[in-house]
Amino acid sequence: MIKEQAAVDFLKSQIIEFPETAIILGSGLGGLVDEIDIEKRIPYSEIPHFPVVTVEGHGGDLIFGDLEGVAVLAMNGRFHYYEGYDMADVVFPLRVMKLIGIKRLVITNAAGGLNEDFEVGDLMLIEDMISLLPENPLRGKNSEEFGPRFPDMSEPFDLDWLEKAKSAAIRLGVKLRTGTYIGLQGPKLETKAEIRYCRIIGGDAVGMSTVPEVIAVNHMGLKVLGISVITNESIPKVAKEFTHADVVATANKAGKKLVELVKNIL
Ligand SMILES: O=P(O)(O)O[C@@H]1C[C@H](O)[C@@H](CO)O1
Ligand SMILES: Nc1nc2[nH]cnc2c(=O)[nH]1
Repeated sequence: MIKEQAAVDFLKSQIIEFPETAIILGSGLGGLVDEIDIEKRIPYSEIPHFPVVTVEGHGGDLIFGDLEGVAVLAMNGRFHYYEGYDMADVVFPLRVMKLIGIKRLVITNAAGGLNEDFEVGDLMLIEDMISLLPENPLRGKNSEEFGPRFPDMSEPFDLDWLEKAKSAAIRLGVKLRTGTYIGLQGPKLETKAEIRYCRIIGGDAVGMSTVPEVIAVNHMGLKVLGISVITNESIPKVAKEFTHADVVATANKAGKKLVELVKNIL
């Protein structure tokens, strides 16, 4: 809490009025920043205790501005557990967001498709999630200021927002899949047997982020919506090696649909 407060104090010295809506931009999805009428861009390196981005395709700044008439905070680049960060670091920005008054959050990510019906470039609305990470951000002494010891996670994603997202997709003619996201530690990709396992337990997409963030914001009572860009097939139909560069390129391309969708939802 002390570290978060130092970051909040710094942000308060930079920003007069904070927005209530935030967006986390996943791998290759920084293009959404171009749609924001930017009022202030603050590099993570200037914010006390903020971690450092180490992944290609992720920016490294907080962007305050206006997206189609809605005041937003965009987190341009996120932190992953596989980078070596503690869970507390991974969700540090979200706790700072709570303290500056963010009420709702759209989380985006790049993910591998498990569902055989999905195609590369599809968007998937995350209706539920499974954590296969080795720990979660609530382990340890509970911070009562943030939320309860045992937060309910039976509806991790806001039902009203899910319905709005589906209607927005119909209005825009954007194909929007729905499904369950499985969060894994990474950074290794899945073996064929792990992919079969993930499918059998109910996953539609796999990735290496989002789950800790959703747990932290559910703990703090923020409303959350999650959207994955399916950047690759977990088991490619035609032999193809996974590269992060392909993930970023596909996310960049599909990001245009995502931007339209997010603007419409907000
Ligand atoms: O931050 P996201 O979940 O979009 O990033 C995904 C998971 C890995 O960081 C990376 C793999 O290419 O993309
Ligand atoms: N674990 C995992 N993360 C990803 N991020 C983007 N694609 C993938 C994938 O296939 N597997």
